[in-house]
Amino acid sequence: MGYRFTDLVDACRDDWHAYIEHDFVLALGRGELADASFRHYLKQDYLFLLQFSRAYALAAYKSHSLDELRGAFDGMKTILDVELGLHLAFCRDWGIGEAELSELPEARATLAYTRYVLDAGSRGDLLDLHVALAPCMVGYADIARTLNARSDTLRGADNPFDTWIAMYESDDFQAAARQEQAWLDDQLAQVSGERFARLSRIFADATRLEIDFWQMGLDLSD
Ligand SMILES: Cc1ncc(CN)c(N)n1
Repeated sequence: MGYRFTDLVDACRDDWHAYIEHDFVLALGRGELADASFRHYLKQDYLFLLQFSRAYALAAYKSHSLDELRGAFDGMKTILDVELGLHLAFCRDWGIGEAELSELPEARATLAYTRYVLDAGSRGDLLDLHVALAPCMVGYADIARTLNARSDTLRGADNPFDTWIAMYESDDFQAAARQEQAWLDDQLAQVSGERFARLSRIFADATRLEIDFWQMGLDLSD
């Protein structure tokens, strides 16, 4: 039987929901998230994205075809050109420059998640790596759509986090997530039940680490 990306989600449905509809996300959608939580999250996310760029470089290294190389390049480009731009703009408004950001210590949640993904990718093949990366890219695209579908989400200038939602609902980000999901659908169609079970473990672990990342923002933990 051929598997699909949605089978990975179905295999850890409760954790996926806890990630997509985490209290941090819902409070951000209502515009009610504490400023300190958003700042802590965003600064750590800057450090997170630097490590995830390295993971896409690893994906390029593990590629076997021009298409796979382009996929890795596109993933890294989305991080460097789309996401990090917004993070730097927020930090600039708070009076925090790139030099200060690069000196920040990584919180334990940042270390755990990013190093887990790099390890899963180093140990395994390109599919293991992409499965570890999927909650990040596909998950945030899902979060933006979920927020927009909720009646308690506040959009526009009255929500201080509106530009954050706007970035993840943007055509560029949604297209990158669709491309990632389509690649995973193609690959998963060919794997055995045993391989799928191992991949499901990686996907569920990365999803749990996403939950911890939101919680780190809420708790201001380091
Ligand atoms: C922790 C985390 N996960 C996912 C994303 C979306 N690339 C992000 N910016 N940060």
